[in-house]
Amino acid sequence: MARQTELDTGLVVAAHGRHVVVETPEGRRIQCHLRGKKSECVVGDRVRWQASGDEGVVEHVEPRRNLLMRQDEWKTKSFAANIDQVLMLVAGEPMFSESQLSRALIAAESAGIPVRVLLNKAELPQAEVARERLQPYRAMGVEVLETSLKTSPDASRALLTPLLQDAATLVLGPSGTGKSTLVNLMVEDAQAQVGDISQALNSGRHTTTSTRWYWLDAAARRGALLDSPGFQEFGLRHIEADQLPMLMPDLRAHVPQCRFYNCTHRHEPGCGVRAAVERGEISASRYRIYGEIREELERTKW
Ligand SMILES: Nc1nc2c(ncn2[C@@H]2O[C@H](COP(=O)(O)OP(=O)(O)OP(=O)(O)O)[C@@H](O)[C@H]2O)c(=O)[nH]1
Ligand SMILES: [Zn+2]
Repeated sequence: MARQTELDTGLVVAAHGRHVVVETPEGRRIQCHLRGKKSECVVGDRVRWQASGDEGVVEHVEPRRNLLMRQDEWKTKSFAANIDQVLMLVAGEPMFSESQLSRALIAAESAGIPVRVLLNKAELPQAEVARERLQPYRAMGVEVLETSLKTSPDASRALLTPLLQDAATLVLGPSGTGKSTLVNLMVEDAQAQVGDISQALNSGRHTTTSTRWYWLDAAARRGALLDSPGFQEFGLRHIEADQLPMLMPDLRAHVPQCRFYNCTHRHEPGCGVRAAVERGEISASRYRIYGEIREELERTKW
């Protein structure tokens, strides 16, 4: 293996199994293969690589600042590494799932990544119900922004630009909430940037199945949106059941009141969390979601 100092540096802007697209500091995009069976690359990774003909080989993945992932019974999926924030898109039409929102928040909390929630399609009457469902999240300190990306693009851009321009932001959200609309609004040459990735991979066929990196300002290579594919399941099997309450700020606030240090907050007497649910300080739906996830995490792992 070449000494690391002799290798080129690069940023992973797309990853498909053993194939990744690495962007050089000059902005060139090159298809690379991974060295060794064990190595794994995700979008956002900083790597050292070596040219090999028209392509390259990733020799080394730099240590990650963070990694956002989900893990269900059968597979582990990494969304991205080294990100500054998550922007979670939700809407009233289709109505977002509180369970999915909570899971994304828990995964991000466990990875140490801040999250902002964006309620899009705010002009629709259905947004009112979504707004109400988001109230417990606002109350526990989650910042919730509102946009109408399609009907008020200029106002949306003005709101989002200062929040996005200097950060690497991973966009999450269910299908149909406006992720593509967001990318097309904020990234001038989004189609060209996708084209570069497809060209580097010699095919367009994978490009919708994994996270993609878009520079907000491709010339300055400043600020990026990472568009992730929609997902059905958001498994949290990588999280320890005992840690779960500590990753839910509304529950965490009441844990010190529990009589038992190892309280599971389900049936123990003198539970501060359940008392808070009864007083209405923790929403019933959040407590139900906690129970569902906890049960999932305690089920035998295969
Ligand atoms: N009413 C309304 N519709 C919007 C708004 N933003 C986006 N849409 C529409 O919602 C639909 C879904 O938007 P997309 O941007 O394709 O959503 P997506 O999240 O990328 O969905 P997938 O491509 O399925 O993952 C499109 O028909 C958009 O035109 C909005 O602010 N208000
Ligand atoms: Zn308790």
